[in-house]
Amino acid sequence: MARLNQAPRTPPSLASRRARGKSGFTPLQLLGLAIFLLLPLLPIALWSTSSKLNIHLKLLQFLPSPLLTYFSPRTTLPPNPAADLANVDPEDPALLEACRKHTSTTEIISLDPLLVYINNFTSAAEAEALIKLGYATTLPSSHSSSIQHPPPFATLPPTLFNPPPHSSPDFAPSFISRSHGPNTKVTGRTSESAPLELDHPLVSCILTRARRFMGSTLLPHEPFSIPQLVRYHPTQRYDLHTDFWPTHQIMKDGSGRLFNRPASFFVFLRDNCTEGETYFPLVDVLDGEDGRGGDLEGLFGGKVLRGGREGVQGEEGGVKFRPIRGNAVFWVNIDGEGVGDRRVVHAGLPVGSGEKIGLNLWPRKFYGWRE
Ligand SMILES: O=C(O)CCC(=O)C(=O)O
Ligand SMILES: [Fe+2]
Repeated sequence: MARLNQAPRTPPSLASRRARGKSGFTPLQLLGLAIFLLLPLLPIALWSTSSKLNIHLKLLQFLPSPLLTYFSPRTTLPPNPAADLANVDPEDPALLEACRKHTSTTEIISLDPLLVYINNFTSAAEAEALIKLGYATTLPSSHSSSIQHPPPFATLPPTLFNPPPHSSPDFAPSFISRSHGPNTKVTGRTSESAPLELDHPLVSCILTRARRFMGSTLLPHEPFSIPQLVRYHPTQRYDLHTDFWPTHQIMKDGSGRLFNRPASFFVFLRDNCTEGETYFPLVDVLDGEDGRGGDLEGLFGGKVLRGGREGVQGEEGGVKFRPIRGNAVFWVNIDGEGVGDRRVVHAGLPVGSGEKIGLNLWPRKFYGWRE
């Protein structure tokens, strides 16, 4: 009887044996196995897609900090950003109109010394338009005697990405302005620079933006010096320096007035590079009593990193800022007594691959007259 109640054992049909094939798995089982094996690769695939869209910056803040190390930002080159904005025209009235209405947001990095991160200081279109101006501008002769900037002349070295077709070779090896004597080319600065015309409507719109940011700390009669584009190719860098002079400079107009750079804006205009961060070794953020416990990268969405790269000599502590197009770092160089703050010493770290282009905006303040 018991036997009668048991389901009869039927041999697997020919069809099901065929479906299992030689491996003994059905196609559905094989598919499941493949998904199971490929599952660990999914986050990587998602990550690389999101990094192209910069979504990962937003996602970063939700990651626990131990995981952040596995998602070190920007290890591969994004596509050449000039390509999508190749036709941007610095003279376009619509660009200038948008420039006047532009808004940015800010995040304080450090109160003392004051360092502020500015998101979207320029739009992507403005960034590319300013670069175009750097390639195309020839300094008016009245500016060429300025001690801050050499006149544009050098021939462009071979680049990874071709400059815009209409460009002229206006990037010259970067110089360092000295308190006394002529500008000098030094080995610690291997980037190339190009001045921008102060009177160009786009440049003047960007300077108005910077002036508004400075509010009451820059008086209406205190000007900006000639904005300076700075371009880096692989290995190029700018070693530790301050942007202010240790002694105030004498105006060349015969007035005997003294001036210096009370603050700096460094704006990232092109970011298709690896490394090349702007590094402040003496600015420690979230580094209180209990050591370096704060989740800096998470807090700033991967835009601000801790200094210190394994195996890189001379890079310990502090903060560094990843090149991100349109974003800027603002800091105060000189206190209310006219004394320079050595804590804002900084460097443009060597670019790994690709191209980084930044913009220096330096307000100029007057500090009395020569004795
Ligand atoms: O390239 C950078 O990140 C910083 C450049 C800089 O500090 C400068 O040009 O004075
Ligand atoms: Fe600097």
